[in-house]
Amino acid sequence: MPVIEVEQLHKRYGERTAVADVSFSVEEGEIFGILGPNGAGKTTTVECVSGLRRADGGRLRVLGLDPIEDRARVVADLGVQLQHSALPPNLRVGEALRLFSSFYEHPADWRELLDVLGLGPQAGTRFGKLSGGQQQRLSIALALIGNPRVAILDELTTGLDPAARRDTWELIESVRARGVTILLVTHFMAEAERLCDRVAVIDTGRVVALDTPGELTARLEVQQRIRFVPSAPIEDGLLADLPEVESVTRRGDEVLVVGGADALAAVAARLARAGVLAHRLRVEQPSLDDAFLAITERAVTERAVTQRGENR
Ligand SMILES: Nc1ncnc2c1ncn2[C@@H]1O[C@H](COP(=O)(O)OP(=O)(O)OP(=O)(O)O)[C@@H](O)[C@H]1O
Repeated sequence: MPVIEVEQLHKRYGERTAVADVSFSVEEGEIFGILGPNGAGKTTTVECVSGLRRADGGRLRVLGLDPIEDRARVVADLGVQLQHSALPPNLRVGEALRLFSSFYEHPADWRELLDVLGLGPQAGTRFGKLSGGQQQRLSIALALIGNPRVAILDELTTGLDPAARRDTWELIESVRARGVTILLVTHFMAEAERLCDRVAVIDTGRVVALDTPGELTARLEVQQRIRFVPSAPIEDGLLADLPEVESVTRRGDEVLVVGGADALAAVAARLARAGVLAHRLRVEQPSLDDAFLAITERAVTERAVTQRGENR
């Protein structure tokens, strides 16, 4: 049974549709990412999943339970870290964790959690005196204090410097290693590529792609770009007539070959047969960034075409 099930979720704020039609499911032990441009409906989606907002349509289940109707049972197993967690500035770190742990029947050991999160020395520090990164870590600690089976993390590393971001990623991996299923909203492709087993790309309230980060990039029509300096002069035609190659251009000594996913193997084989070495070889592969842009741009174009059709 999936741990989180979202079927045709729909949510409006007055006249504005924030989530038009979102469906996905998250399996036990997965880190599932939700990616999308600003205002796509990501936060609204996870707020509905966590029972903080009532959906206007669709079906939601967390561990088989309705997040609103079965709220008391759901919160016992669900940890939520939201984008703007605010605590009273005078509350000390240790006090906050002790207070939050009292809400749960089987809380985690908050002192151990502080150490794991590198906040041990800050136990006596007031919330208002913590740095942005420390506040973020505290909000993660609060999401994990109830020993949840499922954690929802919204914009986990926004505002963190690269080193703190990497530390947080390691922390999330260790949380998952303990068997916690994680739903993660993120703006960072590198974060999704590093952490997520699968990713749903949401755009204007709809899922426009759902796959592993690797498959999302592999499906892309973005081409491989291969650059090298040949050890001996070669004719453009040597590579240009390969079916995998689209174009061959030169800048000074350097040759740039653009082609499909199999271009590198074909170029390497042809050069080897000609007895030519490829010096300073570089291959630019499409990244999840490229995939994200291609997917969301495609969604915008398709919507414009549909709307034009509807307006006729
Ligand atoms: N409380 C609210 N009242 C009215 N409209 C809202 C409210 N919260 C969000 N919206 C609107 O709903 C849409 C979806 O917002 P949401 O915050 O879910 O998107 P998001 O993908 O999380 O965006 P971001 O990446 O900027 O956080 C946006 O157009 C937003 O302006």
